[in-house]
Amino acid sequence: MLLRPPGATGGAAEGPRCASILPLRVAGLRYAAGGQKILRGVDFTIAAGLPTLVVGPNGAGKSVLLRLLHGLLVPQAGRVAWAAPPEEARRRQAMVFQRPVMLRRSALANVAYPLALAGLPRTERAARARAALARVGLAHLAERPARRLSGGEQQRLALARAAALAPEVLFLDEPTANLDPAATRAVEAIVRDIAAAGTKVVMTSHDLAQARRLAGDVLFLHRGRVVEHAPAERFFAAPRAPEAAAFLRGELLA
Ligand SMILES: Nc1ncnc2c1ncn2[C@@H]1O[C@H](COP(=O)(O)OP(=O)(O)OP(=O)(O)O)[C@@H](O)[C@H]1O
Repeated sequence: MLLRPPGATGGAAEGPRCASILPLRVAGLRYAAGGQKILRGVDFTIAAGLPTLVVGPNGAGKSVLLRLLHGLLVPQAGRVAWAAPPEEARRRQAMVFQRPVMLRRSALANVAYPLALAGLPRTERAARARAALARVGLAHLAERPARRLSGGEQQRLALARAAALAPEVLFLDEPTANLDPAATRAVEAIVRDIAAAGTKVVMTSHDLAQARRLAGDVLFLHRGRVVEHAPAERFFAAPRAPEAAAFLRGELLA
């Protein structure tokens, strides 16, 4: 069963439930497509805590990495190992894309639909969906067709839809890539709120200022390899990899 706060344990009727699906251990991950080696042997561990920001130049492999972690792509080699059985890990994670796809329904229905799929009783769905909309500042637009919302509003709606499921891990792929500064700030505030409520956020960004604002740790990706994985403060103050230092100076573009 879904929809418990992260870290809560399962009831007797549901059988044993792992306390956490984290840490996530990634080892020897390789992925190629279209004749191109996109990830070339990636190893790291992601633990619970503040957001992990996956940063790196365009084409480094950030989006592909997130899709592999979430199970949307299958690697040619290597492992994505959760601290829970795969099916349980899958149910306790969610992902929001750069351009979220909205159902041709109201904002409220878009949030309620996955709650129905997750088995939440009908009586609880609307209340939970409304609470999720309120949390992202969209309560007043609950009845508006989702596809008529602005880009920033749709991104907030996508975050509400994911957060309503109370995932233990939330993958966000460049959630502010198409947004103006005000909408970006609003999304960042929501990401902070989601993280503060106990969800582990793993997010790609090419915006270093944003990474500084949000990250607990940074995974720096370059040409399909994790060149550096470090606590954010240390990464930004004194990057160890020459490629990371060049990227922070604005010199490394691909
Ligand atoms: N299905 C695919 N077939 C062929 N090449 C692909 C495929 N998916 C991704 N790539 C290539 O893999 C590389 C990494 O793509 P990815 O989208 O992960 O980069 P990124 O780091 O997220 O970049 P950006 O910051 O520009 O979004 C790019 O060169 C991209 O063109």
